[in-house]
Amino acid sequence: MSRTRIKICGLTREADVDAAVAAGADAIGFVFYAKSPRHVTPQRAAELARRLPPFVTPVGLFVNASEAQLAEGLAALPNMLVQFHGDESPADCERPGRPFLRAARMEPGFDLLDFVQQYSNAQAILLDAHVDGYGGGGKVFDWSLIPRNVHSPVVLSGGLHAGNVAEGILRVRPWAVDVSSGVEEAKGLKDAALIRQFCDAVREADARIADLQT
Ligand SMILES: O=C(O)c1ccccc1N[C@@H]1O[C@H](COP(=O)(O)O)[C@@H](O)[C@H]1O
Repeated sequence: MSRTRIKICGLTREADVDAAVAAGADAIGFVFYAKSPRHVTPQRAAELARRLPPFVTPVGLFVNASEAQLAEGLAALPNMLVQFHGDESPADCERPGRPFLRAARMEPGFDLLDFVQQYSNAQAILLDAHVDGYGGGGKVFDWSLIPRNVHSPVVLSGGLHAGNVAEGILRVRPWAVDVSSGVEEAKGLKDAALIRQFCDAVREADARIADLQT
């Protein structure tokens, strides 16, 4: 049975990291964007990441960071995957020489196939709604904007929660899903029950896909 990977983003507290791991998250995200209510310092992220067991990946989210900010984050978390969520060019994303995800801000008229070609060195393209503040807005975009022939692993995000993630997986068949607002009690504060329900809904969608394939 194929498994949709799960990233829980915007963690700021030990208990939330533990809840994500216990629910079966594959990756957890730390937001290094000062304007975000979920912002953590690299030192705080490193402290939180020490709780992760093997095979759960820390992801560092950056928005138009300076080279110094990027270097500080990368030094604090040497094994992290980088998520570029701003206006970074392909060269900006490739310069640090680290595996990276590139966020695409989906809206009508956006040429995703061209974007995927430009960022061909990304490990995956993360699809998010086009929102003010770059992301974390809890807004779902129109999934019919995603062309069928995207030749890159896709991470579906933007306004996902336990009530809509299964439909997103069945329609888009992404490599992974990413959630922040949909598992929160308040911005930056996760809710363990919502995380658990989200992960369970992903597993149920995977089981439905397996049924469809037999
Ligand atoms: O979480 C934030 O505050 C944030 C700020 C700037 C850019 C991206 C951000 N979060 C990412 O946005 C998407 C969608 O989040 P949501 O589930 O709709 O709240 C997700 O990839 C977060 O990692």
